[in-house]
Amino acid sequence: MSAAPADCARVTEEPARAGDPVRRGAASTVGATRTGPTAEAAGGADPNRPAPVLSVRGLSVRFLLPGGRRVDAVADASFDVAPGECLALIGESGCGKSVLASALLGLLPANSRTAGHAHLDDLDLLTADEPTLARTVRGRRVGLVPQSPAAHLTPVRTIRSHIEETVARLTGVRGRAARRKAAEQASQRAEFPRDHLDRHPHELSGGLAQRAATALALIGDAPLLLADEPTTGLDRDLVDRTVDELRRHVDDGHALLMITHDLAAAERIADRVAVMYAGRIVELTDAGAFFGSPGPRHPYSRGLLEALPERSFAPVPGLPPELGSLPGGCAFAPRCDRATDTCGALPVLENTVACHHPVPAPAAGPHATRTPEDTRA
Ligand SMILES: Nc1ncnc2c1ncn2[C@@H]1O[C@H](COP(=O)(O)OP(=O)(O)OP(=O)(O)O)[C@@H](O)[C@H]1O
Repeated sequence: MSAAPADCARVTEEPARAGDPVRRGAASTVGATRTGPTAEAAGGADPNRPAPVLSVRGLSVRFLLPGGRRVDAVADASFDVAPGECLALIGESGCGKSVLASALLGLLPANSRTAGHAHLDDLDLLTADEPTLARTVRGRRVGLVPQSPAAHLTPVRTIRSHIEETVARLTGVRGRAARRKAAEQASQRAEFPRDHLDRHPHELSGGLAQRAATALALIGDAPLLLADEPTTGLDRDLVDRTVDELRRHVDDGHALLMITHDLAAAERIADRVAVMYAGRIVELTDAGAFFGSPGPRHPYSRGLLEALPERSFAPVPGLPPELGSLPGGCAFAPRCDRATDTCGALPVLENTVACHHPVPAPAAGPHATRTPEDTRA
């Protein structure tokens, strides 16, 4: 996710109407040709889950480029994150994960247009003004572990200074000694070594900068934590410890939206998984079902899991499409061995998967009913 440069402007247009996936644009096609209810938007969510902290509906982000070109980086994304829950957002590089996070925090550049809704409790993050986002959202209501932590740290200030300033700004801790103690506690929590607190950002390894960013993100005790690749640059042992600390944070009742390439980390921490491909959420399901049984239903999700070293280690064949020139219909079809002519129509996320030919779920028992789709196994 990019930093929030001082000159970064955000353009958010009037709220979308039902059935209108775009706020502005001649072709009215942010979000492409067809939108439909997601499981959550359609009311398919578990009624026993607590009310979401974050509720995203039909979120689309388009970048307008010179020469009239455009890039639909996020298209019609809908999901919830509830207190005490971690949703892992996974997908190949460039599929739109960080743009989605930037949209939620009002950190998109001026050449972007958004559509849809993203409610943080009762506040629509897409229409909130910059002073509200700066004063009450970023840090206070949403903690952020940014993708490139070093870029978010001020080069001339030590890590201690960053942490103490954040403690002073976001907590009621007053007095130098108390602030110093709170800062050391915050750094310990993210396993940032105490004897590195007086170092400057450029003196830190990527892993240490990552730990400093996690320490800073947890200080405000925000109800929602948005962590964009929080384990990048950490060795496996520290990945596990960081993930366990984030999980404790979730178990304390916070909501976590974690963007990650690291499926092992996602498996360790997530309650639910959203898989993104070419700007769209193509699967949204329970982590237990995804990593265990029945496994992913979308052929792309299945390919991501199969690419893990402990599985077949075979990458998904082909390359992701350019978001500026997506094929019509299912964007994964050119790479998919299950594709048919039907895939020329855009599949809608229904139940847990947006696919015309999802991978069949294994039969639950000797009398389990098989759908016609299951016979394609
Ligand atoms: N300012 C911009 N102008 C035009 N296109 C942009 C801009 N920022 C991002 N994009 C496009 O949005 C796409 C999605 O980028 P994003 O950073 O969200 O990917 P990602 O899934 O987070 O990848 P990674 O895991 O590598 O960070 C990129 O492929 C890029 O083409």
